[in-house]
Amino acid sequence: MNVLPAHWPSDHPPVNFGKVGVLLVNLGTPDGTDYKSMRRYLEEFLTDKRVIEWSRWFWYPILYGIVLNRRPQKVGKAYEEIWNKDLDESYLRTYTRSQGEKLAVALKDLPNVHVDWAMRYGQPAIQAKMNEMQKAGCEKILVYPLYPHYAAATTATVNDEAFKALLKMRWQPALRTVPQYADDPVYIEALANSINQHLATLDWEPELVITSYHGIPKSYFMKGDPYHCQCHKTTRLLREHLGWEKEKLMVTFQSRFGPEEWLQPYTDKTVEKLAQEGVKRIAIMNPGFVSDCLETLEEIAGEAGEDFLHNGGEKFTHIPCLNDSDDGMRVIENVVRRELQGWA
Ligand SMILES: C=CC1=C(C)c2cc3[nH]c(cc4nc(cc5[nH]c(cc1n2)c(C)c5CCC(=O)O)C(CCC(=O)O)=C4C)c(C)c3C=C
Ligand SMILES: [Fe+2]
Ligand SMILES: [Fe+2]
Repeated sequence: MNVLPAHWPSDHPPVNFGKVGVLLVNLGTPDGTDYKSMRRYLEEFLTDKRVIEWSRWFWYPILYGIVLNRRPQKVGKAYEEIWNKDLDESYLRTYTRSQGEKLAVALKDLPNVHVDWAMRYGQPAIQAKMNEMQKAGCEKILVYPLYPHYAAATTATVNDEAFKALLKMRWQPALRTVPQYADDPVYIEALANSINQHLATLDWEPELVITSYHGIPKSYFMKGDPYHCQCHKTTRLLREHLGWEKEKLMVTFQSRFGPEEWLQPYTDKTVEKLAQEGVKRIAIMNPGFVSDCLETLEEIAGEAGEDFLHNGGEKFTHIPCLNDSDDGMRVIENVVRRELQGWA
């Protein structure tokens, strides 16, 4: 809509209005696996104060002197192993785009709602998408950080970036952000379905299933981050939904970075210990990741699986993330419809 009231001067620029935007935002991913693309991505990621909270005086010499010289090659090789060769991009981007497209179709009954997607690091950038939405007439925007559990290093940095985009706008849209949904019954049911459906494809049964969440430094938790408790809540509700014993569904934390202590128990150490103690068959799922990505495909489906088998385990399987499956889309649509109440 861009019809101007009769009393406005004829040379007033046309202004669109009357729409509601929904912006799905995931973490981000490099544009390619080469050194330059990897370095650009890691630099943007690792200079974010919400991610690395150390003083800049201490961190920048390490980052620019060591990390950004070595890590791009090492991590670039890991990305190569899990790259979506058909589309020449990472699966995180493929699934996030598909989630945006499928959500737009699912919300067709709300004609004023405009759906798009962005990344916190890399492209498409949050600020560019927010500008586009505002120009297209979105007077209200719902920002959806694609994380079921709140962490300052993920949810808050997306929200910061979205609010920053308003700084230069004359007519700012109203902004809502999606809160954590660790205990959402639709989410818990989708996770339970994904376990049951995946296990039904196997000719063996795991002795236990590990729910492995991305870790955060323990110091962030001690400063008040609610992430750890929300992860435990998801697993507890999932266990209750499945009717399983406590020992059959474990919580672990993966993807440590740097020398600090992170949330425990660590996924890699747990997998090795279980195998050494005689456990022969396990499955791992990643309830905190809305889409499969480096951390699930390479670190868990690849490395953790190999570690388990090398230490005496016999059967290993990785349960895929909800991605853009029907159940995954039901979770996203349900969250969006709830958070749009009174707006659309
Ligand atoms: C101190 C560093 C990091 C914190 C804290 C952290 C928290 C955190 N991250 C995710 C989700 C993802 N992280 C991913 C990759 C990744 N994470 C870090 C560091 C921290 N993450 C790095 C340096 C990287 C890049 C890879 C590497 O160099 O090891 C990804 C995958 C992105 C992809 O393209 O596939 C996701 C997703 C969460 C949920 C979280 C805290 C709760
Ligand atoms: Fe991470
Ligand atoms: Fe990792």
